Amino acid sequence: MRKNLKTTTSNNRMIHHTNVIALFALVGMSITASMGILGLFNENYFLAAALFLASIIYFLGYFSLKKFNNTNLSSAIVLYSLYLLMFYLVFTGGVENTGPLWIYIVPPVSLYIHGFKRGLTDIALFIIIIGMFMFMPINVTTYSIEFKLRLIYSFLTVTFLSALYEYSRTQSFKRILELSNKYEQLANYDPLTQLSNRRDALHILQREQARILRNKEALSIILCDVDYFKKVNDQLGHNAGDAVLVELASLFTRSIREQDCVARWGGEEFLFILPQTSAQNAFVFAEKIKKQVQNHLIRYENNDINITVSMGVVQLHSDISIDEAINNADKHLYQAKNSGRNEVYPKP
Ligand SMILES: Nc1nc2c(ncn2[C@@H]2O[C@H](COP(=O)(O)OP(=O)(O)OP(=O)(O)O)[C@@H](O)[C@H]2O)c(=O)[nH]1
Repeated sequence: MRKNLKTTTSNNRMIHHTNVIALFALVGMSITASMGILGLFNENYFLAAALFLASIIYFLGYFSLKKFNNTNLSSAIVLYSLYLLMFYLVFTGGVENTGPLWIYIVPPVSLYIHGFKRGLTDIALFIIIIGMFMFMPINVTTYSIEFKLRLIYSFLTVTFLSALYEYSRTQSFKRILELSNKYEQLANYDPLTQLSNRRDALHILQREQARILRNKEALSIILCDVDYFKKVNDQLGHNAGDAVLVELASLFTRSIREQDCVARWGGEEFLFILPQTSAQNAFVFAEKIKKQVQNHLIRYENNDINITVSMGVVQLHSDISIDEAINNADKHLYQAKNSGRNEVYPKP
């Protein structure tokens, strides 16, 4: 089993999220800058200054994302500057009291950035403060009662629809993540032992071989085959054979280091991939595994099953291909079988 198993789906999601925040910042920056220029033409200098300030803040949000790759900081800059700008527009009325029309941007952006629960909490706080701004005598502009009520009703409707959309988006994403994990599991893992299958092991080997070429590190493989496995099946049944494979997989997984991998190579054959390990050290490791298996009694339905394994060791080099290395390991395994089994070859 590859111990450092990671799914790429959540990484892709993170990249997508970062791109959307960058887009929010860019759109916010462009719109506030354009509205600021319009404000200058209309000689509404105070509004223009506020919009240019907001545009600079959005730029800072975008810049901090690109420079420091800190999505949380940029999200906070984008979101809280949006809230401040909205408070300002509702408080002052913007151009001829049209400022409040912009508050519909708040629900989708809040829900996207903070998710369903926190997004809704933020929006609730936002609407309470906006309500206070509009209904209390501190307001510097005047809106009719009908306008204020309809603004709040329509804002709540947009919030409800955005929350519904965000909820179904999150649910769909969870479902896709589950399916993607399931298919990854099916494509790369052996269903019986939960170890990497041959296909995944080959990918790992290719990646590790590329690394040894780059870093000039040692990399060894061990091909391990259960001795007289047919007897287990014949005498105790196929389920007993399966139980032996599962138990061995668990023993192997417990014995390897974090960076190692053990895969089910085929029927009763396992492949160990051992980065930063010379042939000599791989031999020592194989001997250790061999003894562990030999001393390990596998219990299956009141039967104690005694198992041994034979192993062939090979160190990979830049001048041999993966196929050649596996063929060589197979030859060594054959020697181990021929010399009576429960052996590791080649002897150092
Ligand atoms: N229970 C079970 N048996 C399997 C599985 N895959 C392969 N086998 C069996 O493994 C046995 C392998 O037998 P052989 O190739 O003759 O090897 P062996 O009996 O281990 O003998 P040596 O390898 O020469 O020591 C066959 O009986 C296969 O049916 C599996 O997933 N589950």
